[in-house]
Amino acid sequence: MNPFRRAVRRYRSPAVVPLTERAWPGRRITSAPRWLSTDLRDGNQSLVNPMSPDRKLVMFRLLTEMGYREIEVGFPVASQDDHDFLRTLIERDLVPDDVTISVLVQARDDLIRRTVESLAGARRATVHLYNATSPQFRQVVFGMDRAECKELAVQGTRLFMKYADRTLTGCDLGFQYSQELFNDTELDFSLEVCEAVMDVWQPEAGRPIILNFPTTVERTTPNVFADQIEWMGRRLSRREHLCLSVHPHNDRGTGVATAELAMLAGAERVEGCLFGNGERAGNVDLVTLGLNMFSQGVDPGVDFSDLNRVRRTVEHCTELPVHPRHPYGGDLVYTAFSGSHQDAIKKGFDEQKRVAAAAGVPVAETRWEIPYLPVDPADVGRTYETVVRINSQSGKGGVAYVVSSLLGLHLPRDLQVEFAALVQARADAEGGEVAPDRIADLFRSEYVSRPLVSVPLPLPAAVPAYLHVDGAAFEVGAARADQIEQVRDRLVPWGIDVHAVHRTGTALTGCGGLAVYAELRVGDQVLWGVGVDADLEAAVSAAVRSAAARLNRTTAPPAPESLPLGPPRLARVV
Ligand SMILES: CC(=O)SCCNC(=O)CCNC(=O)[C@H](O)C(C)(C)COP(=O)(O)OP(=O)(O)OC[C@H]1O[C@@H](n2cnc3c(N)ncnc32)[C@H](O)[C@@H]1OP(=O)(O)O
Ligand SMILES: CC(C)C(=O)C(=O)O
Repeated sequence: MNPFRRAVRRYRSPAVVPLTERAWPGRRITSAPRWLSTDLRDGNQSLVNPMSPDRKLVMFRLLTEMGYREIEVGFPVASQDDHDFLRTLIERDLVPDDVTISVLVQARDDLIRRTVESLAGARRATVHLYNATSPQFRQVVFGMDRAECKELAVQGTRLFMKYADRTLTGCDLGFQYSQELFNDTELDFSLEVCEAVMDVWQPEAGRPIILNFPTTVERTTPNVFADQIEWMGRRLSRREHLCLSVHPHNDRGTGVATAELAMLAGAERVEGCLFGNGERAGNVDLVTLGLNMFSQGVDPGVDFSDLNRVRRTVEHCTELPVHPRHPYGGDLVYTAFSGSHQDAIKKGFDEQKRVAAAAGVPVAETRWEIPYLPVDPADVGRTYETVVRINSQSGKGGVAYVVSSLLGLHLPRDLQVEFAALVQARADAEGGEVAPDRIADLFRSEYVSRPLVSVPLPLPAAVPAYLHVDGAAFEVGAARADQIEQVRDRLVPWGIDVHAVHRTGTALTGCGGLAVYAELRVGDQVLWGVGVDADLEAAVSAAVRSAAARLNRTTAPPAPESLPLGPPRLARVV
């Protein structure tokens, strides 16, 4: 047997949580939890180069500016840098009034004493005590039975209280207890240890406790963790004085789902890191969690409006790149390369404009319903420039989107088809992406520049032509009938008989005037031309000459009498 397939026997599926009539599957997330950023602790302890105090300060400032109000700033007894950073925050009074810092410590006497001492002078802080409780850790790491493991937590809590009484009298001091490996611990034992810790701390009004439940190493589908949280939440005593917190990791790639299902199951507080930095496959990603809420109309209570800055700062502090596909923040997550996606996005934007105009409100106030884009890039500080990028997988919708964004020209559908074929040929020939400015250049050189110089028309005399001043007949002639007459007259010497004029449309801005699209049909050949001018007549002339010039270029000009002519059509003045 293949060794990999044989190896699967070494792994086990998790035990089922004994929970009936679970409530969480029927709930929705309707408000943000309390967030704790552990970027400076769990995030920091996983880095190749832990952050220096300077970098920690940059990260700390970012977190407070974004709106995080609980920040785990380090493990003060782990390193001089962690200790010094904490002291800097306290001594330079850098912690905003509404922010609570917290520090982590193991349940070891000397470490607890030094941790408490390192908080001297703090106005408000939380000490976060932990010990591992899973059977494996009890047996292999600590060599303890259940009672001894529980005693470690209880004794750690007593020591913390003893040292805090001595050292931190002026501090508004909170207490958090975590069971490392909670998700691998027998639920009845977890409950027993939490109750024993609470018996020591005695939570009451004004003296709450945070009980924090990690998936230290994520091992199960998120529903199992949700069951574990709901099971605990139903049984823990002193519920009104405790905050039920979760600390998901991402080993199976489901940290976000784990946090979200845990919230449904009763978690009131979530610990994580920006962009999912953290041990192994990371802590749960606070950016994704926050913006998942945002995208469902729930205020995350944290500001992601300049996500590029957040990303740059995190990359600077952690020295780790954010993946281009990272939800919400990655370089490519608002970009469609493939044709059908681009087509739908373009139609979505067109519809959005229509809806906004009909309602008489700015586009930014309409409901966000653009295909393939879960949030408006502008809401997180991104631009629309990269929403559509063109390569060999792209189609007419995408090409039209780029032309409209860069040149302000809204191409008629058939012209989109024609130009997209030219772009596709370029992409096939050169491989890779065709950059927007090259698309604009190609468009100009193909349709706009050349026709502006006079070219001989290969058209025979007296060919009937149709001039569509946009598509719909209901406004025929209307306001610009006089100009259309002038156009008609002007075209006669060219051998083009305009005998149908349709007009709708609005004048374009951004392209230097009116845009006219001329569709010239010569036999089975269809050629488009584009003219832009402040003057309608001049624009139409330019469009006609543009199309004719292209006919001139793409085929050797045949003798007029040999041309298999159908009626040339000049399409759309907008
Ligand atoms: C899941 C998490 O993220 S937990 C946080 C983990 N973060 C870190 O460990 C980063 C900071 N840690 C450190 O810098 C160091 O581990 C220190 C300074 C805290 C301690 O260093 P050292 O004293 O050299 O010990 P070391 O790290 O090897 O600790 C292991 C010892 O601590 C014990 N231990 C581990 N965790 C705990 C705990 N939560 N409570 C009590 N004892 C613990 C182990 O059983 C082991 O004991 P032993 O030496 O009797 O076998
Ligand atoms: C200390 C705890 C909260 C932890 O980091 C973990 O178990 O992952």
